[in-house]
Parts: sequence; structure tokens; C-alpha cells
Amino acid sequence: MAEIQLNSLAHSYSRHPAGSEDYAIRRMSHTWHKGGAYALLGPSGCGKSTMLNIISGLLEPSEGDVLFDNVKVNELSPKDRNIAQVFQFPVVYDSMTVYDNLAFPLKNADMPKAKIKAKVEEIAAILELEAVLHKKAKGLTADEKQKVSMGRGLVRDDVSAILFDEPLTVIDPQLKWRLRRKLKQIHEQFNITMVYVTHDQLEASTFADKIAVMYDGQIVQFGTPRELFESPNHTFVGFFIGSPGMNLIEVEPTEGGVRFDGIDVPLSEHLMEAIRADQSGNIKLGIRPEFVHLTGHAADDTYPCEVRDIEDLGTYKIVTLQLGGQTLKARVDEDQEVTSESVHVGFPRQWLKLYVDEFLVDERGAKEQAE
Ligand SMILES: Nc1ncnc2c1ncn2[C@@H]1O[C@H](COP(=O)(O)OP(=O)(O)OP(=O)(O)O)[C@@H](O)[C@H]1O
Repeated sequence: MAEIQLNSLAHSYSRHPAGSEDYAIRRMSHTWHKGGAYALLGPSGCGKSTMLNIISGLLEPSEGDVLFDNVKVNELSPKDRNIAQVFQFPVVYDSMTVYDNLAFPLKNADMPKAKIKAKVEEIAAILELEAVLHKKAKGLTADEKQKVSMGRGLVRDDVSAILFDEPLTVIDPQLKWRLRRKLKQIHEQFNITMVYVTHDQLEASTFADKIAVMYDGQIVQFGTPRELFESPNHTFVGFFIGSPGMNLIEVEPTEGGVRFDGIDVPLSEHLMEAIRADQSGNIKLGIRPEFVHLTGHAADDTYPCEVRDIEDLGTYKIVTLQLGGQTLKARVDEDQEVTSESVHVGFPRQWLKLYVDEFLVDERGAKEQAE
């Protein structure tokens, strides 16, 4: 397995890119550490497959370098990079048995027969393919074929990394969860560097130790699921992670804080300094629905607002609030009474985030950047 470094990487499918909008990957650097289980998460078209294909060698980047364990591999083919890649749709040899499909990468690597048998049987057991091991791949269901495809990626534990590009798309929803657990189990067992592309946050957080959130051709945050939830580096992460996403409010600076719709929110001197230093017209406050404080009583740090809707989702409720011209969401426990049409809303200081030009400004006044 290898540490994979992307240095000043950029990619445009256009031969003569005119500006940043012509780039599928905008200039960025990133390190995938050895043995990590990572997810690359982002909406359709943000550049996930492009990045995966650059790592595997299916695509040569227009700018920058790809390094495996500090060695530049830009010119090496996927085979020479020793990468296994599992795609959205199954890649299997229909005329071969499941056993031979799984054994194929090992035979190519000249592994002794007895070792091949042991390894194929081990992976077949993990993927629950034993019953069809000696059947031709042609007659398998789509689920089974994709399991074989995944198995072909997983049999070799000498690979630099295994890259998964939305591998569970064709899998039955009930099986999806089990396969994700299996992938995690395989990762724990063999400790191979794995990068798993998905646009599904649940899939990303159940598989990965760390998630790279990609937006508009760049990784805007690389963190644990908890970090992405508690401290989104970028407004897109706030909006994309969580259900519903973060409340984001456009504000204007005042003497000691920010204001929207005539409502003043005080901020620390550190944050005010950052606002003054940036001189940006794009300032937002962000707070997750889970951290919005709802109360029936007014206090110094609460604001009166109207309840527009209450959606009961069993173990919790999503309350839609109107505060000035803003619509906010609050997530409250099922047993919290929210009856009146008018309540008071508070923003606990530790969960209230400030974004300047879409990036988080932390309490030290420093602007966060993706790793
Ligand atoms: N072969 C290609 N030629 C030209 N443009 C391409 C090509 N492949 C991808 N693109 C463009 O590059 C951008 C990034 O695409 P990419 O497939 O990497 O995104 P993605 O995040 O993997 O999306 P999806 O989840 O839909 O596969 C998109 O604007 C896409 O239209």
C-alpha cells in the first residue's frame, strides 16, 4: 500500500482552457495517507471520477504531479501503479467461473496455486459468494456480478490502493448496508489504502474514517464525519452534510457583530478583526438545525420568531421558523413541546459559525483551508 500525494493538481478536459470554469479539477494539493479508509464525497459533476482516474492512471492530469510514496507516477499505467479499481458497473469475465474471475489478478501476479485458492476462498467467504463460486459469471444477478467485481479488487493485498467509484449503485438497497460493512471489515483486516467515491453522505460516513468533501473541482474539507458535522470549513459542507443542512444567513458587519433584517448578533473581537481584515461583502452566519436553541421564554441572547411548520419524524421534529426575513430550521427532540406560534430562538456561541467568502473563520480569527 502507498501514500498518495497530489501536488498542485489541476485537470481540464479542454485543450485550451480559458478560465477556472474550464477545469474539472481546480488547482489543489492533497495527501491520502497509507492504510486509510477514505471517502471522496460530493455532488454529481464536482470532479470525483476525474480525481479517481488521475490517481489510478486512467487519466493524465493537465497540471501537477501524482506521487506514490514520494515517487512521481504521472507517466505510469494503472497496472504499473499497482492500483485496483472497482467501477459503478460490474467488470467481470462472463465466460469464466466466479472462482477464475477472483483468481485472475492473482494468477497475473504469479501467485502459487495453493495461495490463490486460500485467498479466493477467503474473499468469497467475506463477500458471501461461496454458493456461486464454481458457476459461470454469465448467469449471475447484477448484485452478484458487482460482488465479484469488488472481489477482484480485494483479492490482492499487495496493491498500492483500491479505488471504488460508486460501487454500490447497482446493488439492492438491503444488500448495500451489508456490503459497506464488509468493505470496512476488509479494510480493518488488510489495512489497504482505500478511496471510496460516493455522493451519499451516509455511505461515506459508514465506510470512511475521514471524508474529503469535493465541491466545484476542489476538496473543500478533509475530516472525520464528526468534524464535518460540527465544524464545516465551507458553507457547501454545512449545506451538503446533515439533514436538513446548516442554516446559512447573509449578514452585514456592524460595530461589535453582524446584522440581518434589523437583528443584531454580537461576535467576539477575534471574529470582528477577521471580518475587518477581509473586507469582503460576502459574510454569512451558519448554525446547524441541531444546535438552534428553541425556548418559550425571552432572554438577553434570544430573538422572537414565528413557527411556520412542525414536521414530526418519530424520534425528532424539524421546526421551520421565520426570523425576520429568514427561514430557519431547528431539529428538536420528540418530547420537546413546540406548540405556540411564537417562540424564542437562540444561537449558542460555540455552534454559531462565521463564513467569509464561503470559508469558515475560526475563533482565532484564522480562515480555514482544506488540508
Ligand atoms: N471525458 C470528459 N470530457 C469532457 N468533460 C468531462 C469528461 N468527463 C467528465 N467531464 C466533466 O468534468 C466535470 C467533472 O466530472 P466527473 O465525472 O469527474 O464528476 P463526478 O463528481 O464524478 O460526477 P458523477 O457523480 O456524475 O460521476 C463535469 O463537468 C463533467 O461534465
